[in-house]
Amino acid sequence: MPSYYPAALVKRADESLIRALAPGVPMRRAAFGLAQVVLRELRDHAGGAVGQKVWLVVGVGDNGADALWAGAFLKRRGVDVRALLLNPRRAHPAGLAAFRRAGGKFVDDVPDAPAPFGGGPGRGVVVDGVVGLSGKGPLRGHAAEIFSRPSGHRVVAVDLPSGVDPDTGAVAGPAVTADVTVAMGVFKQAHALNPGRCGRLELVDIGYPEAGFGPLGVLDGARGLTALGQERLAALLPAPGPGDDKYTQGVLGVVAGSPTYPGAGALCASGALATTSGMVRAVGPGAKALVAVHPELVVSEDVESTGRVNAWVLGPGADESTRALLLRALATDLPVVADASALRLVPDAIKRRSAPTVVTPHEREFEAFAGRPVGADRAAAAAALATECGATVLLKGHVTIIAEPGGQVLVNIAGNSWAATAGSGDVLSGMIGALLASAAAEHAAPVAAAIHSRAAALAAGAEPGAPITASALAARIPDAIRSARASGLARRTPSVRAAGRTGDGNAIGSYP
Ligand SMILES: NC(=O)C1=CN([C@@H]2O[C@H](COP(=O)(O)OP(=O)(O)OC[C@H]3O[C@@H](n4cnc5c(N)ncnc54)[C@H](O)[C@@H]3O)[C@@H](O)[C@H]2O)[C@@H](O)CC1
Ligand SMILES: Nc1ncnc2c1ncn2[C@@H]1O[C@H](COP(=O)(O)OP(=O)(O)O)[C@@H](O)[C@H]1O
Repeated sequence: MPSYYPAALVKRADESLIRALAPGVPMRRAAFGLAQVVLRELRDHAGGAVGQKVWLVVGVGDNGADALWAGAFLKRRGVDVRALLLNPRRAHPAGLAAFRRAGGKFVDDVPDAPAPFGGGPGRGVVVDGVVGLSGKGPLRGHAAEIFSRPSGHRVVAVDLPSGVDPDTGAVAGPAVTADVTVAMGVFKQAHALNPGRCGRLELVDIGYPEAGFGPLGVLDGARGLTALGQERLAALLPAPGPGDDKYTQGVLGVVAGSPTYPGAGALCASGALATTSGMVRAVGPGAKALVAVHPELVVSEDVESTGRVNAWVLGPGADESTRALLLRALATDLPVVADASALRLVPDAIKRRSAPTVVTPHEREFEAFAGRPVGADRAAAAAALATECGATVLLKGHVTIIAEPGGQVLVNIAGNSWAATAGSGDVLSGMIGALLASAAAEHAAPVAAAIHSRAAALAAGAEPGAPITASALAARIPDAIRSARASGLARRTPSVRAAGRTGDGNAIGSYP
């Protein structure tokens, strides 16, 4: 089941939900959940709720209605709530009536907080109820003006930050940058694809059945974006058993590094070595330099003289002198990770392969390899290339997209940006290779991406963190694997239902 859904599907699911429950129930739950989050924001950032200010910026649809209903709840809790109706004549009639009944006031602007950066008195919450699931294009007019200036208030978005495309997360003009986004019912694709605009995610239970969507049907078998949950990640990480030796865990062959770029090869090897307790072979003109850095590597000259391998990593730091070697490895029927120079030197041979292949471009490499730019819809771009090439496409970035040739699309949300450093991609391709040679081959790319982000966070240290090198990231891979395995084990015995995102996109919300 996906973790993040496309808007059209959610709209249909919402309609089924309304039919299954009494009319108005999902929206009241949505509004109640939203109000709880706003109250928490006031307590945490304005020093309390009673008498504090909340401004609702209200559009014409159900998203604005959620804001108005929440405003009514908040008003009854003693909050000073004011609504700014972007189009007073078209505002949701029932929502408006509820807000009026509760004694809510109307305004035509949102004043800046007197102490924008200090919190405390004067700082309130602005609720973005401009548009949600039906949002198209950037913010316009007054809404654009309100949300384009830093007001100093906390911004809570209803369902989605307005101006952000619900399916692609793309922003083509003025858009809300939320501190918190309160997702209704299920997460939408933009929650995964644009975490920078969403801020912290909270999920409100609006009545979908907890264990899947069976009774509603609509979301069953749905396509969307999947995140590996903690438990799944832990279960997929390979570990040697009593019967294992260095060969049975998978042997990886690495064609990386060259006299021109020795460093990239060393980093790739460090990623591979830290991700498997089996064996890594270094092959080709760069191999001797790599063994000087990593004595664990087993070196050979070419593909033919290399002992058995179960998978190849090709490309980091490779130069023209490795072209023939790359082609020979690609001609085998073994799984291959093709990265960096391999994508540039031998693209056609990579595209022709029928054996399992993972390509790992960043955006510029994607453009050169695919012959077209990634564009605004990163997930669709990766999925289209995966189908075209019959390969797994791992499109790197803060949100890494992993598109499988069969159509499944996974996302890895880094959670921090410290991995944006030279050489960290080389470490990643080594990690994918090690897993591709192992029993975890089928899920090598998403598992490696998740561990890579975790290792970057560990290397950067406690908040607020500090810059890291790719070598430092590689050095924390064992800790990342250990902590992922440990938290997966802990999750098998959950004791409480959590409200809010758990970091793996599989959070459940609670409705008191
Ligand atoms: N129907 C229900 O029972 C539920 C609805 N929910 C809420 O309803 C929302 C969806 O509501 P709607 O489908 O009514 O639509 P929205 O409220 O998302 O959008 C309303 C209208 O705004 C206009 N619009 C689109 N883009 C715009 C832009 N950039 N600038 C200005 N106006 C724009 C369009 O005419 C659109 O139909 C969800 O996101 C969620 O917040 C939730 O409360 C869950 C339950
Ligand atoms: N802003 C970011 N936040 C988190 N991770 C990032 C960010 N930018 C890049 N990364 C990650 O860092 C790595 C960079 O890879 P790449 O661009 O190939 O670097 P190099 O070629 O120098 O090794 C990838 O794993 C990518 O997902």
